[in-house]
Amino acid sequence: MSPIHASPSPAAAPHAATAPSAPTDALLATLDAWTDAGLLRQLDSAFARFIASLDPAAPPALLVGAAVLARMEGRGHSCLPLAPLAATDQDLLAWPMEAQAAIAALWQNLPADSAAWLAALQQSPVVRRIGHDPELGQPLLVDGPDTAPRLYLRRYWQYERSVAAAVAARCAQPEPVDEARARTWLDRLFPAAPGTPAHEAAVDWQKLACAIALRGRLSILTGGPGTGKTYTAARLLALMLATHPAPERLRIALAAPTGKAAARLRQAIDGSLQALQRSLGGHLDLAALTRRIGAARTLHALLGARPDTRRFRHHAGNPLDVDVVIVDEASMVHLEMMAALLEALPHGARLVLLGDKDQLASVEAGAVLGDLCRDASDGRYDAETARYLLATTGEALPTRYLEPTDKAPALAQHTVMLRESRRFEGPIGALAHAVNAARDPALPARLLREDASGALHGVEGGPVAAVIALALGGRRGAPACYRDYLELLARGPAGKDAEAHAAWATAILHAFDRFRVLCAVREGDWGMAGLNRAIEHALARARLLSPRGTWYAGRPVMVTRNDPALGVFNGDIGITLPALESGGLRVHFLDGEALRSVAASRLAHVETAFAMTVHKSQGSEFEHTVLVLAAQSGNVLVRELIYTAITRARKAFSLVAEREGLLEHGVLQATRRESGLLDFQGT
Ligand SMILES: Nc1ncnc2c1ncn2[C@@H]1O[C@H](COP(=O)(O)OP(=O)(O)OP(=O)(O)O)[C@@H](O)[C@H]1O
Repeated sequence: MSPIHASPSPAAAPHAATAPSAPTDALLATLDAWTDAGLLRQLDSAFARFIASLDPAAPPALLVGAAVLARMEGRGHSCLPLAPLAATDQDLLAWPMEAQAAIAALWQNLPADSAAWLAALQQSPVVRRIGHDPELGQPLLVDGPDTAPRLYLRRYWQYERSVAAAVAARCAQPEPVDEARARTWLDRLFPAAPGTPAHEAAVDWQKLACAIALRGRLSILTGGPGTGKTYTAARLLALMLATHPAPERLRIALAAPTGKAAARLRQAIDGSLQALQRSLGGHLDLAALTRRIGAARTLHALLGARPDTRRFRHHAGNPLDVDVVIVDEASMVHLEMMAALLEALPHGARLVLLGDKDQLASVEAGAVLGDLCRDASDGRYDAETARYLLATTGEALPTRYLEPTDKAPALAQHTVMLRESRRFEGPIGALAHAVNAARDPALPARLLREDASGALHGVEGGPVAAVIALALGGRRGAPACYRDYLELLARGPAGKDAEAHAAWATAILHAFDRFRVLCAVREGDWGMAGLNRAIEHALARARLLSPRGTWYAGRPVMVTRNDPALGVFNGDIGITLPALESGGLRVHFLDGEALRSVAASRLAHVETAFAMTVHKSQGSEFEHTVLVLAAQSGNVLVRELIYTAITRARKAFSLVAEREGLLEHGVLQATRRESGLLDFQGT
């Protein structure tokens, strides 16, 4: 960051009646200086300039508010609350210590509290106060009560309002359920463990989740890794089939934000339905159900993404042709996508969101699943929900999950949190839990230090070469590394025909997926870019790779932009291999077990994927996961990031941190995403 000096305040600039734009010019110059200093992006100061062009008499508060709002949106917030803005709340604004003098100098001449900010903003015709001003296409909006107003960019206000309205409408009235029939099927689908008297059995949240989802046009099923979200979703589909008046017409769609997550969802659902068929015998034809579920698709593909436009083929005027949509990895769904999904759903269709509310939110603005799951842990079920659950499942909700007042939120009646992990136990589970709970911030580092099982390993205080060593050779207790797939690459296909080539490519992709380096940041030696270069270089030195030019056999890549025409989507990971016939290079991708390839030269938007950001790793799991923490991680290093990285590890987790104490520091920082989603009436 270049040094920033407290520039003359705009209000202090001489006010000449003949040059009314002088204070505005001074303020815009200040915002430009902030951009040069790295406090704002070009986009942010340009937005303030745009607002000034629309309203030459814009008060300073409006221009500063516009620039900060644009910056906030870039950091994933959907709005800017005025109270913390007035108080220069550092947790919210996240500006460095060096900038404090400049901030104080500017803020001295801005309104002192949120009421005064509100009054200043309301003077301008470019700001619409919801509930007061008519709709005139204003680019900025203020919503929320006078005591806690929030400033929005028009687009985000519309998304948020439309998601809130759709959620409220979908939760307003439960759908009618034949409770006796539901009970019969739920008892079949979730038989009590033999020999356990009913009153002693722990609450079967999976069974409750199915009952809840059966009566809702929206349901949310949250839980950590391995808590059985997909297992439950498969049983829910069986339940819907069993209780539907015309089961042969039930149309089901599976989707996820990335292709990989979508493929995993389909595989897990298919596997669960097959196992379930064996236990149900002839009671239900689940094979027919499996055949009728379309391929799991990315949300982009489901909604019909079109090149060069934000609009999808499906929307309110051309809704999806479905009765049930199950979306996995819903924590990655950003506000704009959720708004598009809800808009494209037919009125009577059911939406089931599966996800881990504690994972990182989407890169783009919004933390929709986190917001919607605000009450998931507490339950807050009302008496009617408790009665319905008892009738349909035989389970009595423990009182601590009941709302004692008459203020039970409608959304809570449609939300279930799964609390018991079936797969994710042992040292990795304990580490993830310690990070998430954050009760003892030093505990995660201690667990890494003291683990004797080989599942966990931690190096704090560098060097970066420790990451390279793990990538090349793994470690004791965690042998998976990049050598695995490169040895397969060197061996070549077992035969010359297409089948042998496909088997070889598939084995390479699976082997590559056993290991991954995850980074908190993109830039620098400890970031994704530097580590990709260093790992590529080290693999070449070890003669495991021969990188020549941009494209070479063995180069793993991640797609960074959707290209529906090529069938590749943001986040897809592929490996470059010699083509079967032409001798050229093709990038091979796996969708579940289906292999496909694209000529390398046609892929314009990709980056090397030896190291990737934790954000992009969501929806994937690796046998051995290495998390790299850079000292300069800024406010990216938060608890949710560390938790997400740990829960990507199936058998072994390694941490390499540039500096001692980074892990503890990260555990203490929780993400804060401003949004008004739950403040809109009805949610
Ligand atoms: N009630 C249950 N009885 C037996 N096995 C179960 C039960 N619930 C889940 N499992 C098993 O536990 C494992 C994890 O379940 P599942 O994959 O559904 O979890 P998940 O929450 O979807 O995980 P992730 O977040 O990683 O996608 C699976 O092997 C599943 O078959």
